[in-house]
Amino acid sequence: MRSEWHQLSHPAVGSVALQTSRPTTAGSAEDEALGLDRWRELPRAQTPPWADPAEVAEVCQVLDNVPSIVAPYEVDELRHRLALVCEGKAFLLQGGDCAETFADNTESHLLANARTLLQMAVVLTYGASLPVVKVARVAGQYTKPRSAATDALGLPAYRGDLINSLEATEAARVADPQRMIRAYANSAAAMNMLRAYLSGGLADLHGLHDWNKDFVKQSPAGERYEAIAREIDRTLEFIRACGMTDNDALRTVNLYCSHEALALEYDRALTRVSGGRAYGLSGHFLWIGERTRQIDGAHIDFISRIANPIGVKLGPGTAPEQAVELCEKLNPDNVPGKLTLISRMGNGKVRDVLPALVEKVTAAGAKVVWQCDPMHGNTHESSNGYKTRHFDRIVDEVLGYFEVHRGLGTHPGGIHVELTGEDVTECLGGAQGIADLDLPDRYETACDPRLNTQQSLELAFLVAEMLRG
Ligand SMILES: O=C[C@H](O)[C@H](O)COP(=O)(O)O
Ligand SMILES: C=C(OP(=O)(O)O)C(=O)O
Repeated sequence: MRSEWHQLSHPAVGSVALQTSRPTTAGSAEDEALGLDRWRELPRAQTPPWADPAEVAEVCQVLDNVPSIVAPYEVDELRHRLALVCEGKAFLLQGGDCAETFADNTESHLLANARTLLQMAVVLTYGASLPVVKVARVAGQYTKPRSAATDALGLPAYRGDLINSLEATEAARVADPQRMIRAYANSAAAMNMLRAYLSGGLADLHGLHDWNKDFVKQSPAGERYEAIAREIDRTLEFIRACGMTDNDALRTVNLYCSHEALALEYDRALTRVSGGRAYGLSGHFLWIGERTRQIDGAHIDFISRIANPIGVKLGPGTAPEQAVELCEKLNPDNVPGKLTLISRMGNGKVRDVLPALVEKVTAAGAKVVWQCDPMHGNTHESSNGYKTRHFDRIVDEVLGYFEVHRGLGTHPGGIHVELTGEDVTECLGGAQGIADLDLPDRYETACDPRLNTQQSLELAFLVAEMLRG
């Protein structure tokens, strides 16, 4: 994932000893002291309908001993970087598939998504002159919370490839614990590939033009991107001409992985204790969704016990007091960078609901990263029956979020979007003017509609303007 993967020191985290984290065995005295299994006794929403608890336990025993997906020092490093976001000195860009699938966990898909995120990051960094912390929804985003237990056909709902299959048959929808092993293997392979490509030149700023895929190049956003890339080329030539040497920062990036901590069995089994602290090593950044953020529930309890930087989604029904309670529970030591509050209000509500939350959390002195997810509050059904989102509403929610934070003097710290590097037709609008009737052309998501590459870039340009403004 980063060229410094084998280095033993980093400016952000100081000296890093090679971690000797050991697998935790559920029930050990250390785990008990850390309360890592307390969640099992608590009310839990969105529990995967596993049929056989013994099989779940067997699978978890396997996962308890495998090499983790990420390392504790990387997790700490991300928390340090997010501290800069918390202080208003950086911006958090998080994005990727709504639901990763085993079938789409291919080299080309992973690279396309990574390139899109990198392109957005360049636009934001260049446009707003702010460092951008890059976090992908990848290598673990295999579970989905659902509004209903059954789908339109009356079949058990698809809950993500880690739990059951998208295939529309009764048998395929049975929750299968063995899928956790496949999710782990796919996540490990994805991280392995991304680390190799990112440290091997994929993220090299000297190759910016290669990130622009053909289907984007001719678009307005693609052309604007090319213009930035040309200016960066000139800057790099200038640096060389002045006799200054390139450094690693121009050739590699840190791209962290994240997913929703929904199937707690999986995230718990990949938790390791290192230096007396528990790390959820199924990903660098884990978040709790809108449907599972009950303050006394299993998900909040589990995530409160790990050292990772974590996030919580806050929908329009969130009371300001609840937001403060979450801060107290999830970040009792008020560590900057530890907690990200991800508002997902919908464009019609963000200007009304978000101010009271920000005011109350700020008045409580809680140090948080404020991030906007403009996707999940803006979903509707198209006239021809597709679950979709309109680009204009997405942009308007981000705009509202910026207005609220600017008005209150807080830092609009980041965005969290569902996107793909493919040329899909899942969200409406954008410069391509995707309309209801275009949706069937390439509607490929396993769950919610994602921005395609052009729409993602367009959004990045607009956000860069908002950040400058
Ligand atoms: O991605 C978020 C949720 O899993 C998703 O929006 C829920 O979708 P549903 O309302 O179709 O179940
Ligand atoms: C399910 C998600 O979001 P939310 O919890 O905000 O609905 C998600 O981000 O995948």
